[in-house]
Amino acid sequence: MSPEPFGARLRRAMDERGPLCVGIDPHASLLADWGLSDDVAGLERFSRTVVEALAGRVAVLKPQSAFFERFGSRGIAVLEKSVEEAREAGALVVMDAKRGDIGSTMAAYAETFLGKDAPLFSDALTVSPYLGYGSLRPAVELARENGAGLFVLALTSNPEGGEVQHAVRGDGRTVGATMLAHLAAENAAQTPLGSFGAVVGATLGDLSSYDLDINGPLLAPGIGAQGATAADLAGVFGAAVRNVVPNVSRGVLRHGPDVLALRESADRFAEEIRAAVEAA
Ligand SMILES: O=c1ccn([C@@H]2O[C@H](COP(=O)(O)O)[C@@H](O)[C@H]2O)c(=O)[nH]1
Repeated sequence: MSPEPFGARLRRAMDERGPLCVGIDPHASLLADWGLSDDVAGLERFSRTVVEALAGRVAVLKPQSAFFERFGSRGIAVLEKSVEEAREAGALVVMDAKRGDIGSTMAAYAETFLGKDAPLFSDALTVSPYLGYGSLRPAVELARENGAGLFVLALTSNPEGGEVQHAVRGDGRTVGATMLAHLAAENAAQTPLGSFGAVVGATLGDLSSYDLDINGPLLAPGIGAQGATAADLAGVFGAAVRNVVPNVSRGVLRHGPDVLALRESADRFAEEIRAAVEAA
């Protein structure tokens, strides 16, 4: 029997738990604020605490791979364990590794994060399409096969992204709009939600010139530390707001290491997001 697609699993999780995605971003400064050492033991304690606090509560956890990779193989081992424990506790895991390469190498990245028996198997992976959307094909195919998903960087939350993503192509469309169109094609006829999402920053203001109706999830980083708020979501995403998965990392994590304080912070963001979506 083929596995249930990521889009269907995500829709259910969003309906049951609300759409909030909390990042697991063990910045060196956060480890220090939490009274932890900037080493593998500190990394492990940090990740364990976030998983214990939130994996049974929020729809999605998003480990930022860079903060684990910086400790080498032992950091990757912590990442593997965090993914496994988060999934066991009921959260969907979006691995934020932003991989992108020529197709033959992309196939190996896909095996790493989306291969059925891979130690880092995640429910979805962030990918960069800037070697050409077609270079992502091996990841799209493996994700489909294994009931996983992708989040493609379309309109990123950082101010530098616009020089690439807002650039206008020969056909008059922007690069970002072209990525959204590829995703809409990928998700055509998928119910209740396609598995191929876009990363679209919550920081970007009015996006009404973009067609965000891709029948897939829109992962929206930028709330909290980058300055966007839950109240901005309706203005940024318009009618697509129902498919938005808002991400907050430092905005929640700064309340650790106390498990209850982390939960209270996530609950506050979740409530603000619920109210904003309902009012839209
Ligand atoms: O456009 C993007 C894509 C990914 N990110 C990632 O999301 C989190 C945001 O962290 P905050 O602490 O809430 O700012 C982080 O892991 C980024 O690498 C993004 O911010 N923007």
